[in-house]
Amino acid sequence: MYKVIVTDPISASGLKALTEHDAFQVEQRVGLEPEVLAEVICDYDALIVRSQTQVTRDIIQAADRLKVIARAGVGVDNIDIDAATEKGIIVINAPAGNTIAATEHTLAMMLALARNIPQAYGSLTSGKWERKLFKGVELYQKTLGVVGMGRIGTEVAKRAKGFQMNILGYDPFLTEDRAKKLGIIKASLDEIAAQADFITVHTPLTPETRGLINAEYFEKTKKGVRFINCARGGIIDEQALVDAVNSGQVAGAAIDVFEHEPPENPGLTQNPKIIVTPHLGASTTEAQEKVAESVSEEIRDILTSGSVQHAINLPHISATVKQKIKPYLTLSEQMAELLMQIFKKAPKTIKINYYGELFLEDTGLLTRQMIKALLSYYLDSSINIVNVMQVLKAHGLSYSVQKNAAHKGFTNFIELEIGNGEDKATIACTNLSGFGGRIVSVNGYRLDMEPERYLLYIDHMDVPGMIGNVGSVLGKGKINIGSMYVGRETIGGKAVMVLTVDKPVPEAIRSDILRINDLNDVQFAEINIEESVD
Ligand SMILES: NC(=O)C1=CN([C@@H]2O[C@H](COP(=O)(O)OP(=O)(O)OC[C@H]3O[C@@H](n4cnc5c(N)ncnc54)[C@H](O)[C@@H]3O)[C@@H](O)[C@H]2O)C=CC1
Ligand SMILES: O=C(O)CCC(=O)C(=O)O
Repeated sequence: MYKVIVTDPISASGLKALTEHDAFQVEQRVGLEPEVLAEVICDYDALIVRSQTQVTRDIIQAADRLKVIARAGVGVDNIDIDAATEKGIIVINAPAGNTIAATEHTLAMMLALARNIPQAYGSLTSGKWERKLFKGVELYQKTLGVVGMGRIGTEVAKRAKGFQMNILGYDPFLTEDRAKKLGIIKASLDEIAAQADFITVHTPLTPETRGLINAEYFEKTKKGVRFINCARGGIIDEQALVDAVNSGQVAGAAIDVFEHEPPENPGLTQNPKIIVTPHLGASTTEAQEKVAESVSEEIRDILTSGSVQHAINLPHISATVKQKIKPYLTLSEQMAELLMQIFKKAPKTIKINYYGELFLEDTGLLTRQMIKALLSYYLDSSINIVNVMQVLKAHGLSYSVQKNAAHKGFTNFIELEIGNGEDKATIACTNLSGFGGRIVSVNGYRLDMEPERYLLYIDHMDVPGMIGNVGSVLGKGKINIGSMYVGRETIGGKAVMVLTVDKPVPEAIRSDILRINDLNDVQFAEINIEESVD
């Protein structure tokens, strides 16, 4: 039974994928104090939050059973991603579920700001009739600067065009071509400052975007510009905004998100020219249903089949790429497990070569699978594909990946080499269409081996009677041989034999095999034959 804890208000109907699944038990414990969450988190496999719960390093360190932290929304700045990654916990979000809600809120804020609607409402409901005081401005033919042309920025731009605004878009990833297709103008931040009547920000909060709009920027803007922030508090420097509004440089602002929530700056929240909402961008029935559905379906898939779609701390791999690399996911891991059990020394260097059609693919997941298998041999079993690169770095190890379009005799071919400065070992695999995965070379010897759970790797000289001698020792030990693969350098030269056996080979039998004349080394290996990540 997987236990899931929900600590922020989440649409109950959106959680059906978990609440109606026999393998899951969902507990809604909204508003837990951080110390209490840190105490109870060790009982859960998954945690679902919105933006209120701060998922700190302390909480994550106490989360020994946790496999997934899910953000029912976009921004993950309330989650310590580094701490989660180090602990091997996948962090996911629901990137698209609240796009429309946040877009519409931005437009609502822009219109309310232009027409002083909140101020007028407050005045009228307090018994006044102040028509002159609340004269507004039109959006028609005004210039809107959109900073951050991702999902929400793009949708805002499309809708603002409906008001016949001229749109300037700034985003490091915005191309001329895309801007043209959207009917907007690609601009720099300074061009937006010089031309825009309204500026709306839609970036994540990162070290680069914190204070992106600051006192210096306000000096460059047109006098009387209006700002909207429905993205993240801190992208616009709050105190600098208050000062710019008070000086008249900025005519007004509409703010949904704050550096601290609830906000602590009365200059911002009680300013007649600044309208505010309490982080309502995503608060629609539809958006909350969609984000809850998205994260609960993904938690179900991750925990039951290992399939991940919206991980923040894993490389993104599209469904098409996943399909192409799927035959290699388990195979590459098995090959790395076998190599470590043959090499039996901590690797200092790791080289991975991808050949053939894999040249064109995103092989990041395969690389992680192999490195995870190599490191797990010596390090503890908490290494997984989420934290593997951190563990590698923490041990001062590095790896290199090369890709080559050459086919090496197979449509696709993966070669793994590990070394410790003195010795090295290599292994390679391919997937034969219709026949499945094969290990096709070990330490340079050609083989055609189907991976099996129990294996014996024997390094020997190619002399008559070798196979019989090994077979007879195994026979005496009542160990059945399933199949045998032999590769040799030259007739009578060095050779390797890999046997698949039906059960583990005890150390005593391994020692007996080692006593056979002309036999250099023998290693027993056990590899995982379960399908790994889907
Ligand atoms: N108020 C609310 O309730 C909600 C707020 N949000 C917030 O809205 C923001 C945008 O969300 P999405 O559009 O879904 O994200 P997104 O990831 O689709 O788009 C963000 C865009 O910002 C761009 N960007 C990053 N650094 C930049 C920089 N220095 N200058 C200019 N552009 C930069 C990226 O290239 C990307 O295109 C996020 O901060 C998210 O957390 C999202 C939903 C609801
Ligand atoms: O869950 C919420 O209400 C906040 C949504 C949000 O800010 C986000 O998705 O980034």
